[in-house]
Amino acid sequence: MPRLSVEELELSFGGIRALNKLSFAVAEGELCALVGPNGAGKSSVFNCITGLYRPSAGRVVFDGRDLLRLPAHRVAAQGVARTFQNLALFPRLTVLENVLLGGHLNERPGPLACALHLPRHRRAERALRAQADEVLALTGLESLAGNPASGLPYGTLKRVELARALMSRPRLLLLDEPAAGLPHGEVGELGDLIARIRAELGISIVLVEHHMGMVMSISDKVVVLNLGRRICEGTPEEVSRDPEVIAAYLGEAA
Ligand SMILES: Nc1ncnc2c1ncn2[C@@H]1O[C@H](COP(=O)(O)OP(=O)(O)OP(=O)(O)O)[C@@H](O)[C@H]1O
Repeated sequence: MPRLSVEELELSFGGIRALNKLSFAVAEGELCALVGPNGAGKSSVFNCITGLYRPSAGRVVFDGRDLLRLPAHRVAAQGVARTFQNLALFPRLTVLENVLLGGHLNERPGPLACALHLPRHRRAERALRAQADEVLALTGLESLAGNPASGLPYGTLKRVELARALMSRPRLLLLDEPAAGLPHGEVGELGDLIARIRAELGISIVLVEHHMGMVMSISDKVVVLNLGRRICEGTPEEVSRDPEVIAAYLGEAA
């Protein structure tokens, strides 16, 4: 059984068919890239998986459960984490504090235990801190833990966002154009980090990315969309040889 199965999704905005019977699957521990020209429907797929958009037909099955039956706020609790194209960090908080914010979902001892500083609350805090230390080490941010987020370089903030997403211990990580806006020289480093996260944590990743160098070097599988339809799926080598993919990308900066 695949970890994530997107089945025949249909989504329209007025006369625009954003998703047209779109299907693809992601196995456990697989890194699947979703690529396609602007307006192909990539963000719409993420918005359907996370419950922000409601497709008119189709299913999104994650570990056997249909996510479309859940309200958006319950999707994350199933083990789905997402990063956004635009950074959503708190500039005045430190790197560690920003990262810790991603963890409260799993470790919730209840308001009374928190207010009274009961042992259960202290244990939960210690576990969360230990987890944050692990995540900071994995993302290479240990030495910056005490720095305020404001003023850190953009590439570092992208890593903080990634670290925060990992704090919920997701089984599925959705990355929305993580390399957008990065200086060219830092794209390879970010790609290495994403590949390391997949290898060390064994989580499934769906990567939406225009930077084809990164996509081709770290993905197991590439799903190519155009006008809401899947036009090709295969290994990076297979899709890069496909005539329909080449036609869809003609004139696109790849
Ligand atoms: N909230 C919305 N309201 C109206 N139209 C929308 C909305 N969201 C997406 N669309 C339309 O749906 C289509 C798919 O858009 P989507 O943002 O999913 O594409 P994309 O592949 O993520 O593009 P990009 O690479 O530019 O981010 C486009 O025609 C877009 O204009």
